Amino acid sequence: MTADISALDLEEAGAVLAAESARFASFGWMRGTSGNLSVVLSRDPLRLAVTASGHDKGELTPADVVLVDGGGAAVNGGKPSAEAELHARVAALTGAGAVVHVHTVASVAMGRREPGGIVFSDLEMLKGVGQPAHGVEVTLPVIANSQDMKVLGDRLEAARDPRMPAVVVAGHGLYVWGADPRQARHHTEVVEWLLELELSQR
Ligand SMILES: CSC[C@@H](O)[C@@H](O)C(=O)COP(=O)(O)O
Ligand SMILES: [Zn+2]
Repeated sequence: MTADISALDLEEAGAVLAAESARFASFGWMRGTSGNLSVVLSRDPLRLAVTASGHDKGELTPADVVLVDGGGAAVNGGKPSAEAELHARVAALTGAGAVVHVHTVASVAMGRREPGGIVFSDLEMLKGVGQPAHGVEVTLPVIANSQDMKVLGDRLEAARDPRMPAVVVAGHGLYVWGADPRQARHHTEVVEWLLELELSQR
């Protein structure tokens, strides 16, 4: 997977997202039918490939993907993730080329314990989200959940910290982004590691 994500067609994007989903599902981060993934296919106009709604994310095929516009609406039919609008919002807001949403226990547990945001410092793993290991405090924002993706997007926009490519949605899960699916995966694994560490210490 290269950073030149715009070179992907929808089926190739579906194959990438199915593989990424299977990996996250194997970690127990997409239980039931939870979670969703996206990759940006074009910027102008904004078009994303988003996982189809309601599927077991550990069993996706390359066809289980839907093309959506900048508002998260299906362009050529299909039922995109219920959270497609938020993926499009994150991509537009941050310039990310891929967005990951997982339902991890650690993100929900830590969101409950630190509703004002989770602060990390003095950890080598911070380098995995582009921050120095020492001398800075990096906050992972926590936003209140909503079933309205416009509301959720507004909260994410207001709370996000450019130094942290992720937010916790309270009582729900974790949103993480990166330049491409591979970087978004690395960011997801790093942020989840940070959350599990904090949880293990409290
Ligand atoms: C247990 S699934 C919960 C859903 O409401 C949602 O939060 C989710 O992550 C999956 O929705 P989906 O529409 O399949 O992408
Ligand atoms: Zn969700």
